[in-house]
This record gives sequence, C-alpha cells and structure tokens, in this order.
Amino acid sequence: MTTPQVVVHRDKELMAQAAAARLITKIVDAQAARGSASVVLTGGRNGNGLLAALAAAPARDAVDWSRLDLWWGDERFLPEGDPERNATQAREALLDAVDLDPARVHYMPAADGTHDDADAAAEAYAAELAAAARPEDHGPVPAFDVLLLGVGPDTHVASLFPELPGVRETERTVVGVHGAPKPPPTRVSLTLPAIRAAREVWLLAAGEDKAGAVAVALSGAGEVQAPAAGAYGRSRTLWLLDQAAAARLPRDLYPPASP
Ligand SMILES: O=C(O)[C@H](O)[C@@H](O)[C@H](O)[C@H](O)COP(=O)(O)O
Repeated sequence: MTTPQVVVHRDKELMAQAAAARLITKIVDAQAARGSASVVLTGGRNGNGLLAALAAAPARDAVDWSRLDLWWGDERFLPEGDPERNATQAREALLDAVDLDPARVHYMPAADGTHDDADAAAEAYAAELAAAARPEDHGPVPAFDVLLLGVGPDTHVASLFPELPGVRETERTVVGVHGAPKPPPTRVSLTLPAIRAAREVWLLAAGEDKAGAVAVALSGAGEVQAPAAGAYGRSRTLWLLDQAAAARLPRDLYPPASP
C-alpha cells in the first residue's frame, strides 16, 4: 500500500489545469520509456474538468495520442451516446479533439449493445482487460500508468459505494452495479483489486461538499465504509484537491507546501 501524497490547489479550475499538466508529463514519460501509455478515465465533474483542461493545454500534443490506451474506471449502463454516459462526456471534453487510435479506446459496453445486462457487460470488460494484460503485469489487467478517480461526497470511487457489494469484491476485476445511490442506478465498475493494479492512482476532489469525504478517507477509515480509502496504486497514490476539499484535513495530513 502506498502512502497517499496530498497536493492542494487554490481552486477547482487550477486543480484541473495542474492535474492536466501532470498527466501530460506522465503520459509523455511513459511513451518515451515504453513506447505507449495507458490511462483509466473517470466520470464526474472533476474527471471531465481535467479532460477539458487537457484539451486546452498548450502542451496537449506533446502526447502521441495514437499510442495511448484509454480505459474507464466505471460507466453508467445506458444506451450508446446517452449524454449521461461517462464515455459521451469524455468525448465531448477531449477525446473527439485528439487523434486517438480507435482500437486503443476501450469503452465499457453500453446498455443497447450485445450484452443483456450490466453483469454480462462487466464480464466482457474483464475479459478485454485480461486479454490486454501482459505476463509482467500484476494480475488480469494491464499495468495502467495512471488510473484517475473522482471522489463522491460519500467517499465512493468509480461506482464502488460504501457497504455495497462492489467494494467488497476481492476476486473479479469488473462488476455490474445495481441500485447505486448516485443515479443512474445501474453501472459497470472496476473493483478495488483492479484499481490497485495501477502503477499510479490519482484521486480528484474539489469543492466543500467533498471535504468530509476527503478527511474520512485519509484518516484511516476502512475501504468498505470509505471506498476511496482502498484506492491506491502500486507505486503512487496521489490526492489532487482544491482548498475547499482539503479544508477538513488534519493539519498533519495537509501538505507543507500548500497555502
Ligand atoms: O460515474 C460517475 O459518476 C463517476 O465515475 C463517479 O465516480 C464520480 O467520479 C464521482 O461521483 C465524483 O463526481 P464529481 O466529480 O462530479 O463530484
């Protein structure tokens, strides 16, 4: 388990811009070192805010978009193109503006696709992840360079909600989610074992409505009660906050450099 590193920015706009610059550098370094990079996207305002900042970033095209594998941490189980799908929002924020290799963009299945329900969709995505894993990877998922997660006010990450079955999953890498407290109720989500296979996990939280969740998750809560507490990477766990979301952090958890 990697000790969480906390970086606090003045506001959510600056957090998104700084996170975008950080992600560009991480992707460029991975591509220079290994010829390609893999990133797991998240839904929500902060996740899409990062993508929009990335689309507008001056250094955006330092990334070789054709050598980037994109996956999703979760998806709302809705028809293809539904405006509420994380994939739809990611395309609007960034993906349609850059020259990705379509074969390397791994959308989670849609509700009107070939899979009858979220559980079958989850199995299909788990199989796609396993097929992309290499022998040197840590388990049946690729070693993602960066796995992005928004954090809910109840400390959920991806579509893993406190006390619900998904956060308790220890074997499968992807699960169907039913009865999610955040609408829509039916979703597909990576599990904590899949999240923890990532080299780096970056958690994004901005706004005072996240201050309680951030404080709880970083103060030793259990992962079933606070799923964000169980989201950590093999070599790095990074919490990217604005001051409002960091407001209830104990002072000893507040990074020294932050104002
Ligand atoms: O499908 C989703 O809704 C997201 O994947 C979800 O996990 C989101 O990241 C958090 O709920 C935070 O959302 P906000 O950034 O909008 O607060």
